[in-house]
Parts: sequence; C-alpha cells; structure tokens
Amino acid sequence: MSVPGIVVHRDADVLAKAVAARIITRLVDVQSAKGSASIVLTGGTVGIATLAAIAATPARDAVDWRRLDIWWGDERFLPDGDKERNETGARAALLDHVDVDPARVHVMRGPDSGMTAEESADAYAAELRAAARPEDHGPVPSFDVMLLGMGPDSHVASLFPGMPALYDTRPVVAVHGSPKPPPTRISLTLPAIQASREVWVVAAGEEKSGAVRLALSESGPVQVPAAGARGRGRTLFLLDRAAAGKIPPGLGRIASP
Ligand SMILES: O=C(O)[C@H](O)[C@@H](O)[C@H](O)[C@H](O)COP(=O)(O)O
Repeated sequence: MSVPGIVVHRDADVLAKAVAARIITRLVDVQSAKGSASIVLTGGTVGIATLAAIAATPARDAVDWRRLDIWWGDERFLPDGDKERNETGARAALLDHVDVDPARVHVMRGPDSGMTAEESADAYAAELRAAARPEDHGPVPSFDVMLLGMGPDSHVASLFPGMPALYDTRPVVAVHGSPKPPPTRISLTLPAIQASREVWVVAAGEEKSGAVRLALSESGPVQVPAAGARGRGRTLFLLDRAAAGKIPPGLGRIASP
C-alpha cells in the first residue's frame, strides 16, 4: 500500500474546487489512456461540495461522462430519492448535470428495492464482481479514483471505529447501529477500498485534525479506519489548513499551494 501524500489548501471552499480540478484531470488522463474510467463517490460535506465544484467548472466537459463507471463507497439504507441518501446528493450536485450513462451509475439500493440491507450489500458485491476483470486480481474493479470523506472519529465510508465491518473480508457489508445517522448503511470494506489504484481522503475543519493525525500515523485500521484508507498505487490526503493543523512535523511531503 502507498504512503500518503498530503496536500493542504487554504479552506474548505478552495479544497473542494481543487479536488474537483484534480478529479477532472485524473479522469481525462485515465480515459485518454484506457478509453474509460471509474470513480467511487462519497457522501459528506466535502464530498458533495467537490461534485458541485465539478459541475460548476467548464472543464467538466473534458470528461467523457458516457465512459465513466460511477460507484459509491457507502450509502445510507434509505428509499430512492430520500434527501439523506448519498446518491440523492450526488445527483443534485453533479450527475443530473452531465451526460452519464445510466447503466454505468451503480447505486447501492435501499429498502424500497424489497431487499434487506444484507441482500443489498450482496447485490452490490455481485455488481462489483461482474465489473472486475482478470487483471484486477480480485472481486472488485481496480477503481481509478476512490474518494473518501472522513469523520472526526476517523471513519471512512461507513466503517466506524471498532465495528464488525472492519473485520469483514467481504467487499461490501451492511452496517447496523452506525453512530452517524441513519443507523443502517451499506459500505465498502477496507479490502475493497485498498483495491483502488488511487485513494483520496478529503477532509476539512479543525474537528477532523485529530483524526487526520491518527490516520497518517502508524495507527491500526480497526480503531482508526482512515489509517486503512490506502490505494495500491497512490494515496492522497487532501485537506484544508484547519484539518491539517495537528500533522506532526516531518511527516512526509506536505504541499501547501
Ligand atoms: O455517508 C456518509 O456520511 C459519508 O460517506 C461519510 O463517510 C462522510 O464522508 C464523513 O462522515 C464525512 O462527512 P463530513 O464531510 O460531512 O464531515
């Protein structure tokens, strides 16, 4: 797994815009090289603000949205269209404004599907397995970009410290009793996250600074899930100054444009 690079931006607004530009560039590069690309979206304030920043920039048209596979790292187990669903936020911020191929927007289904949370997780795992190719060497595709927001407790996706999902070797699990409402969620697990070519953890605000410090230290991923958020090729922590405020000196290269 890759050692995290750290990039610090002035504030949450500049961070979202900078991550948006970075996503567009990454997707254009990958599509130029491979013809198609894949991205895993996240919920949360910065995650959704980043999608809105993509929608707001003319450079978004450089991405071939028809040749992009869109996945989610986690989802709240709520009915389609519920305003608390990460999918709802992503569609309002970006997906409804670009020409995505509906067949390549892979949502984690809620209770209106008639499935339980466990069945929905299994269905998503089957969708991931169907999209995996031999060169991925596993049950999930090698995602080109895995975006992850991070909570003040260092959770990523819906992997909360000490909870059973962190011990699970399956790629997708149902989460019950989430400390962050709503209580029932669907989440990729760390093995699925670590299959990504690149993992980008995005965080803003002083309340995340302790979690950032732990996530960049030699912490164990069960107690510090963000410490397990590592890509096979590259890991980036994309932060604002407030979230970066407790990073110990000498912890690798910190770019502060
Ligand atoms: O479903 C969710 O809630 C998100 O996927 C979650 O992992 C989020 O990204 C973090 O909690 C950070 O959220 P904030 O950026 O709003 O603090």
